[in-house]
Amino acid sequence: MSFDVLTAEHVGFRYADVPVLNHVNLRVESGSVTALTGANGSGKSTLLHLLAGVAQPTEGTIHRRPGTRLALLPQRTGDIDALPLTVTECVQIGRFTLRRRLSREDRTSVMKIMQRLEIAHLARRRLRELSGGQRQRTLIAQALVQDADVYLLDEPTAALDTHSRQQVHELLAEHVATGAAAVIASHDPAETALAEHTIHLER
Ligand SMILES: Nc1ncnc2c1ncn2[C@@H]1O[C@H](COP(=O)(O)OP(=O)(O)OP(=O)(O)O)[C@@H](O)[C@H]1O
Repeated sequence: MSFDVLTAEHVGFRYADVPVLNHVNLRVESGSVTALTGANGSGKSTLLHLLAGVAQPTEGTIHRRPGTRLALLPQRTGDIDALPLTVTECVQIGRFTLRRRLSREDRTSVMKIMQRLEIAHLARRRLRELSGGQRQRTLIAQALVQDADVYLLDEPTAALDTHSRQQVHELLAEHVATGAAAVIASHDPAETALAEHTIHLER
């Protein structure tokens, strides 16, 4: 049985005095995929940040089912390149908690997802030494290795070739089959076709 994990009611957001979102309503159900579409600058990234709690709406409310675990793959991640992280360390961040060290299972999950996304051979490379697609697959691995109830993904596969795109979609489908929800901002009709629901933002 599905249930609401995340809802937005009459949500508005403005950067200083510039309104970006107005009266956005959405309901995200467990085990479902929601696509966020709209032209460049229509507010998709902003809405994902609000849903993730990275920013607060200036109007309306966002409700998260208590205990909901969120995983966010942001679109702009340039700051990460400045850190001297290897690919493995970057993916491991997805399993970090403040409570305990990484377990054997965490390490196995990290290894498995790196193999699935074909970045295992890059394990010791620094992020800044990767191609755009390799780097993106590393960040996707960091997001999808998390045991989340909702995956908020900002144009996850925009920089990827067809094969890698398919791998990401397969991984995502596996998460959704076990009851997780996904909200995906995308300009790719093949990707938005994976979703049961589409929220189209007008500028
Ligand atoms: N930090 C910021 N300060 C001021 N304005 C911002 C900021 N970030 C985004 N904006 C503006 O907010 C609007 C929405 O941006 P947002 O990145 O959410 O759009 P988007 O739909 O994700 O675009 P794209 O398809 O290009 O990724 C744009 O007009 C953008 O210029």
